[in-house]
Amino acid sequence: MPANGHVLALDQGTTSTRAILYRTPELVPVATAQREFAQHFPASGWVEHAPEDLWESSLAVMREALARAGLRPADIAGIGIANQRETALVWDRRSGRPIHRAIVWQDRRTAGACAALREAGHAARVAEVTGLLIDPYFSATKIAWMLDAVPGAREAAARGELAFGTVDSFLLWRLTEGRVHATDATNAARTLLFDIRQGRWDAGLCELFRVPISMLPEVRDCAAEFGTTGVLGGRVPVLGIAGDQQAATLGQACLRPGMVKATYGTGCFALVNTGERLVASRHRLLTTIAYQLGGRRTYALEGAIFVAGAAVQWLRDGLRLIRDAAESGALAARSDPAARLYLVPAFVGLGVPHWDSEARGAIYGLTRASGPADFARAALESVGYQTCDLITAMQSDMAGLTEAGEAVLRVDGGMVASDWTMQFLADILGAPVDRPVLQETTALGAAYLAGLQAGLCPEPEGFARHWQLQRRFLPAMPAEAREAAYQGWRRAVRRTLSSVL
Ligand SMILES: Nc1ncnc2c1ncn2[C@@H]1O[C@H](COP(=O)(O)OP(=O)(O)O)[C@@H](O)[C@H]1O
Ligand SMILES: O=P(O)(O)OC[C@H](O)CO
Repeated sequence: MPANGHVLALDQGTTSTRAILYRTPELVPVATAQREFAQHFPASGWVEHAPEDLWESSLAVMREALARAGLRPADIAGIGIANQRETALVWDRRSGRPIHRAIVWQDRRTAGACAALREAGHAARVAEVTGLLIDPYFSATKIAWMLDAVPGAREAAARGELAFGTVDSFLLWRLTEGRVHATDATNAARTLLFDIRQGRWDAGLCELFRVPISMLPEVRDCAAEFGTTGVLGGRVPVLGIAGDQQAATLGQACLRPGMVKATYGTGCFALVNTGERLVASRHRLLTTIAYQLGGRRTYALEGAIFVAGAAVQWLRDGLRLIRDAAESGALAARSDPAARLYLVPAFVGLGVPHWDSEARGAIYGLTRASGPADFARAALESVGYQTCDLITAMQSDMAGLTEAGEAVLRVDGGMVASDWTMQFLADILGAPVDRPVLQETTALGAAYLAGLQAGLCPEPEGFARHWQLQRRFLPAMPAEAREAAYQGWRRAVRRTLSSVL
């Protein structure tokens, strides 16, 4: 192994920052460090992060992972960054000081601005160029909000004094010698300002969203030279960047068209690789860039479920039925098989394919006999049913576009530790669910990008062969029972949609 045969992955997520050191070429994890940081909620629907928390937690975990492994910067061939996407930062190019706290992807403060743009008839062109919907989720209206809210910011931006970046870009700027202002194509694709066909910023959209194009970073491949950092006590290059869900798609080796991964954390994000083809969804899934390597873009369709592991948190913290998330499966297993309780966890509305932000949660089928085990089962099953809605929408959009073959779902994220949930997922999908050995797929994807650029990891086809199955869950529910259960869910959802109230 060469002296510098390790790569360092930095996974800057919504609630915590993680660093994992890997030994190449097989990408064996050798040390991990993690820090949580504060969430700020200054008003209803507003979510912010302190930029210094993002920066300091990143530095701390990288240094800690290095120390734990007993390695020196000279042992590290490169750093790969994966990050919470869409979250927007604006900073002063001279002082490096952010003009405002980071506005997080979950933040809804620009809902009114988005509605006005939709009503003015811009949705079709925006979807055509960016693959996205006009929604506060994405960066553009957050940037404009900061420029309008911070005194003097618009003028400073017009003078070229301010820079915008998603979290990757902000960290890169802070990390690198010479202050590199760059991002990768997957992060650029989440701003509402990027033309995903041409692979460049769109001047017309910058004008529409009132974001000066001079503020935007240079867009590079996911595996590229992003500059060199000295913050670890020796010079180490940054060689990879991708949005976290895209990094997980790489980490799951979903590299052929039709391959799907779903990451189950607080919510769930599913991406299906669509190859070089841009697929426009008929079910309001997003069209986005899965990765860009060697100047070639691979696309994906993406859908989100807002409440996945959060339903388990609700069992624990809201209902106090369990003390630990890990108890949920055993409790659900004690539910009476004949009971049919449905929880529609629309705690913050419903995502794909309903996009109903006004809907709120509901429980159906309560009887005098309903108890904690039935609630636990309904919460875990709701994750399976919602995935089924999402995958059904994806399959309909993809019909005829990929070779017919066995549909398999690759899963990762904290919630896939639940065997009970994974078995129900396979049952209700009527398809195998594959759980890999390495479940930190986001960090793995970032590490792979750095290893690829350093020439230490194989090309994608070779990397895909390293993917290792830990357990396959096979569907065991009879088709009739599955159909009856799923139809019950659909009825429950129909009754929950806000238009019914
Ligand atoms: N054994 C388990 N059974 C069910 N849910 C679990 C289990 N372990 C963790 N979870 C759920 O997974 C989520 C944590 O996953 P993680 O990937 O760390 O999420 P995030 O990155 O969104 O913080 C929590 O919502 C938790 O309730
Ligand atoms: O940080 P996570 O894992 O919650 O992921 C957030 C997504 O990137 C938001 O689009």
